[in-house]
Amino acid sequence: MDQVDQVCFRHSWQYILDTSVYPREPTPLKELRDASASHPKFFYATAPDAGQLLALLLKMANAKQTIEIGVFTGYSLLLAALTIPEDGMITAIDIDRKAYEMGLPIIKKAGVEHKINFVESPALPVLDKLLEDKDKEGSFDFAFVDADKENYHNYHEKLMKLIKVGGIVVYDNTLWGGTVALPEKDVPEAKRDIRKHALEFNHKISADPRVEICLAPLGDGVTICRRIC
Ligand SMILES: C[S@@+](CC[C@H](N)C(=O)[O-])C[C@H]1O[C@@H](n2cnc3c(N)ncnc32)[C@H](O)[C@@H]1O
Ligand SMILES: O=c1cc(-c2ccc(O)cc2)oc2c(O)c(O)ccc12
Repeated sequence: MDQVDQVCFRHSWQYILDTSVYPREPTPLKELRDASASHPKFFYATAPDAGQLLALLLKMANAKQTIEIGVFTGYSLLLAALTIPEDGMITAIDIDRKAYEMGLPIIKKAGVEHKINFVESPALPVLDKLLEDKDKEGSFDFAFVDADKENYHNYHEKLMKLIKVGGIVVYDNTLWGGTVALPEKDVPEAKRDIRKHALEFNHKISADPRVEICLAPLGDGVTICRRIC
């Protein structure tokens, strides 16, 4: 991309935020975004444009039973809780309860805490536990994965059993800052390891006949999968 392309890209992204995303962002989500800005890892929060897509997908899928892997302070969790119906439930998994508790007062104020089952744990054993219950197989409508990138392929295998046929799984950060499209030599050392995992995951998902996919260039790259068999 030359400099003119880069400027156009940045302006287009700002245009999308200013015209389509921020004016429609629910007040509690804006509050949560502002409250998370003081966290040392504030950059973990799901990008608001990617969040808007998530909300649309949740609505289009009529999602009621959902899974969230990687909660942090709860931006994507709160948006899911605001979007699903009153009798919906989100199984939300994270190893970091402290970050979740930072956003919890805003989740409570928004009146949606009753739709959240927060589980403080690494995600894989929680998914394995869910799979021990045969009734849970194919019982979830939607999942959002935004945690340890090294395990996306493992999450995918479990989620292919937990999500119903026709259900949606969304993976965040599949462009990993655009580094997946660069030769390794041009990627900063600190980004190379996760880039390798992202490349392997993207390759695997692209060849997976169980899903229809779309890698949307929103936020840090969002891969949408629809389970078809
Ligand atoms: C990028 S943040 C999630 C951002 C969140 N979706 C949001 O909108 O703010 C990634 C989260 O994954 C969590 N995490 C990392 N490894 C994990 C694991 N093995 N199991 C569950 N959560 C994990 C981290 O504690 C962190 O809160
Ligand atoms: O900077 C990050 C780092 C992560 C990350 C990497 C590896 C792990 O085992 C867990 C988390 O995730 C991020 C992320 O999801 C994001 O949206 C922005 C930045 C980072």
